[in-house]
Amino acid sequence: MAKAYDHLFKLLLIGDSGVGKTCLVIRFAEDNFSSTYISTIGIDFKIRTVDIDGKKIKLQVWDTAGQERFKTITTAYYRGAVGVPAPPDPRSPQGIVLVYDITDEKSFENIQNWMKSIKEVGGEILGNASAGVERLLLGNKCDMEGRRKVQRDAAEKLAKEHGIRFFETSAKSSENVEEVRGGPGAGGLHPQIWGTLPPP
Ligand SMILES: Nc1nc2c(ncn2[C@@H]2O[C@H](COP(=O)(O)OP(=O)(O)OP(=O)(O)O)[C@@H](O)[C@H]2O)c(=O)[nH]1
Repeated sequence: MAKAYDHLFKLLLIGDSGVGKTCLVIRFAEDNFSSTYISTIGIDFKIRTVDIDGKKIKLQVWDTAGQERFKTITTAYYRGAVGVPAPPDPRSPQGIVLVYDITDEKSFENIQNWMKSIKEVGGEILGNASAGVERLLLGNKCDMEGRRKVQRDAAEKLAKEHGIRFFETSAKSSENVEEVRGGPGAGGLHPQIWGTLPPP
């Protein structure tokens, strides 16, 4: 039987409750948006297969609950998955996307805590924070410019300090969603997908 895909690429989205992680996952996977808010319970995932250079790349996007009461479940998930050295363990997310809401200062302050929790979990396993795991910082809901509380340069500074890339996105208007998914050179996720592909 023909293989359904050539490569599997896993992404894990973390961030406070309500910042738009589920909406981003739906936008990535189904190119759709809903304004109804149903809080994620525990963990959920969506799959999308993209075609890059004739290769089928299966993107498995894991959406975690931001609510504190689910923290044990979500942490337990990436405890078993973060920091597995290359070649990546099949359970390992190869990318962690940290999401905050540009209209919610607290969600931005908490990014530091989310970063810390990745480090703690990764550190326990490897002694090295996020080895083998690519991270990306997203400031979501950038369609709500009038209600902005988090300035772009503050987020750029934070991303620089942690050596990770940063985008402002909108799951609602799709702004920068393609850039995040982007092609080679776009600075988004695909370069890592490209990085996992064997040379032609
Ligand atoms: N204006 C605007 N609203 C958004 C955007 N993304 C999400 N929302 C809204 O924000 C609310 C929360 O979105 P979710 O995607 O469910 O948030 P979440 O981060 O998955 O929340 P938890 O599951 O509780 O962790 C919903 O009402 C969405 O419609 C966006 O880019 N722009």
